[in-house]
Amino acid sequence: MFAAARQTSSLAKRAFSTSSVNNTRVAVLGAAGGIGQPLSLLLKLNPLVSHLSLYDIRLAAGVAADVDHCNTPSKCVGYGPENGGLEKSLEGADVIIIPAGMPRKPGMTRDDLFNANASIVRDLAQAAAKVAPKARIGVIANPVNSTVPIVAEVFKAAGVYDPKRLFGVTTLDIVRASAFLSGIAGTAPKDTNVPVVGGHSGPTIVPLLSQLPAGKKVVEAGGEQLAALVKRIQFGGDEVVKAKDGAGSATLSMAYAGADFADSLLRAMNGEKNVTLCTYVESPLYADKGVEFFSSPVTLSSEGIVGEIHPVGELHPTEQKLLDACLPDLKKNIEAGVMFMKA
Ligand SMILES: NC(=O)C1=CN([C@@H]2O[C@H](COP(=O)(O)OP(=O)(O)OC[C@H]3O[C@@H](n4cnc5c(N)ncnc54)[C@H](O)[C@@H]3O)[C@@H](O)[C@H]2O)C=CC1
Ligand SMILES: O=C([O-])CC(=O)C(=O)O
Repeated sequence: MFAAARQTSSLAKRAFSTSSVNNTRVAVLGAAGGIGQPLSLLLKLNPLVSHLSLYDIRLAAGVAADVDHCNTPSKCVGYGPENGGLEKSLEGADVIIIPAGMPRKPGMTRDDLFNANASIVRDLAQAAAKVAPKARIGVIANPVNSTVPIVAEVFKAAGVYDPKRLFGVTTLDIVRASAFLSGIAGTAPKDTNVPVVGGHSGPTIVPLLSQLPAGKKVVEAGGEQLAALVKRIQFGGDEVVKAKDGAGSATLSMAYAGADFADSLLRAMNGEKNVTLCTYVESPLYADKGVEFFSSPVTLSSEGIVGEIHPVGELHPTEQKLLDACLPDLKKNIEAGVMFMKA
């Protein structure tokens, strides 16, 4: 029904360009980290970016000096925390991407990152609300299910909240679902677009495999192959955490996914119509069940903000079960974020 993961292929399809550039400023907060560095590089290569501001509490100047030597038209500048660097990095920002925060170690859940990351995201959001209240914000920092509501509460407290401008970046789930299903089905990843709805942690990640022909076959066959595929999509993050063996979580695939997410916003801002992606936004879909934020296919408006939030569409009974299991967990995660700000 939806080309929900079309964004995962647009970046891959398009050769990086050294021409055409718009007047669009992007800020990356946490730019010197495992995600931040390759994400900044990919954004430097995006012809829809004209200025890239890299902020981190360490090493941002070096990363920016390095990235800025790529001979693409955009300018890249780094900022540290000294001399009001955070606020300077946000001046005039049209898009702010936030990968700042601790990654998991083996044995941890994303929720175990809450104590470390909630205050980091809150403080960055406070600066954004002050300096660039109209920017579109993409939150990568985990636990996304809770950090996005934290940003919303910060913006509400500052009196500048516009739910259409706040996004949780769940693109890696769509990227993984596409990679894993196409690996089984023998289809081209770029044509294997699996909508993934809900949130971004374990059981809150709900892949809707039945909504495309390759996935429908796997769903209808059922059995171990389906169970293993769903589990791999839901726990793909754990697979990387385990393989990295204490050295962090997904960074390179996340940078790819984050760059693709940003590209969707930038393409919509640049006039492309019907840019649709799965992303975690304030949503009416399950608000009656107390779930105020939910990822489903969202069509962006010409401003690159939330236009239309689409419902999840037709579900196979196995997917309905996954969705039923997702909602109570998601509600708790959202409440944790809101409570943190109220406390
Ligand atoms: N949404 C998603 O799908 C995914 C989210 N993540 C999350 O992204 C976050 C970052 O992961 P990595 O880049 O691997 O971690 P990392 O530790 O390599 O990098 C984090 C960066 O944030 C910086 N930082 C810390 N506090 C800061 C502050 N107050 N202001 C600015 N920068 C600050 C650090 O200096 C560091 O450079 C983690 O929370 C991780 O769980 C990771 C993968 C996928
Ligand atoms: O698993 C983690 O902690 C990082 C993450 O969110 C992912 O890879 O999906």
